[in-house]
Amino acid sequence: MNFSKLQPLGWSNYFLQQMALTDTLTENGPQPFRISAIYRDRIDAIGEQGEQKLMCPDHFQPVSQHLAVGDWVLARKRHEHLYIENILLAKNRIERYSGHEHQLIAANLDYLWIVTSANEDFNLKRLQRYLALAYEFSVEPVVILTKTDLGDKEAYLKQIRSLSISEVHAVCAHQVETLASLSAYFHPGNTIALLGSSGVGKSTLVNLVAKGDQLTREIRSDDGKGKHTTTSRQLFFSEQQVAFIDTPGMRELQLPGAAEGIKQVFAEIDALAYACKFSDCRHGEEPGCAVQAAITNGSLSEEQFAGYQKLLKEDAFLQRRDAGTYAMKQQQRAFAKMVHSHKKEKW
Ligand SMILES: Nc1nc2c(ncn2[C@@H]2O[C@H](COP(=O)(O)OP(=O)(O)OP(=O)(O)O)[C@@H](O)[C@H]2O)c(=O)[nH]1
Ligand SMILES: [Zn+2]
Repeated sequence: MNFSKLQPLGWSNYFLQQMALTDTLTENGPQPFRISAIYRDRIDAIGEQGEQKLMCPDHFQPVSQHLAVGDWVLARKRHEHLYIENILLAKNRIERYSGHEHQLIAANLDYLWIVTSANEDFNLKRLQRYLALAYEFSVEPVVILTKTDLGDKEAYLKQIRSLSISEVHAVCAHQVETLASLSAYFHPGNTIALLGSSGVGKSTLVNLVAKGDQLTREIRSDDGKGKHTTTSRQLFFSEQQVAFIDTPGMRELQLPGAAEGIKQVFAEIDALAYACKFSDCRHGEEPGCAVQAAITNGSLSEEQFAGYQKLLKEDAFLQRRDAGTYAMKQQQRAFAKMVHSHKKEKW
């Protein structure tokens, strides 16, 4: 195996350490692949030899709950087909709650580009949800305001800056110079996933900044472009050796148990709560509530507080509803967070 060939695909020591030493030394052992697309009846991945189709055994079904685009797997050849044997523990994975199940969106990310447009589709509350998702799953969020030719850019930026986020960019597809600052994220081996509502301009953006290779176009034409089968999310590598994951637009995002992430989005309220008289203060009628005091003196808006409570309430409801799987997920996330603190250790 020539592992250095895998580095531009996002491979690192973190994954190598998960392989048995014997497997790393033989030619017949399982080989690492990065999942690039998941369809109902097919899984595509990229490995040392380029693109391959992988077969997924029954114990990893349904695929959408076991495997995410961006995951690293080990697969072994048997009777002409490559079978997935192991899914390597991801550095991070983002998921959402959809209908009645947790659905994996993408794995092993360095940045989450949260894309939102400067027109009537703009929605600060939705943005807060996306941010909570990024924080919850330990992925660095970057907010990108698109279509600045269509609206009052400064007014939207002002709203975005009210959130606890430092990485914000405003771009327009018709003015390429506005895209230049995004190249700061293009380190070889990095992975960037784009998330945002349908039509905000994710695909347009990716096509402009990532000098895409042939692979992308093939994958896109394959699923009839745009009208995605719901389980598919595609990863491709740009000329800059950056992996991009363009997710299909979502009408709404339901958070999959993300209380920690929500608290980070509303860091201001969370900080105030430390000053409440009671440590379990619910910030209602209790005496000595610092949050209510801040609302009274005007330093915290009632609307902001209501948004915070609404998200936490929804989150608690979902947690109660699937208490069992939730506990397991929390363990996995705690582990991913620990890993995250060592994340910058690449090769
Ligand atoms: N005016 C203007 N239109 C834009 C800009 N960027 C993208 N668009 C248009 O917005 C529409 C939607 O863009 P897409 O890139 O397909 O949006 P998307 O987010 O990938 O949509 P989904 O694939 O449905 O998730 C297209 O008609 C684009 O031409 C921009 O900066 N300004
Ligand atoms: Zn309080």
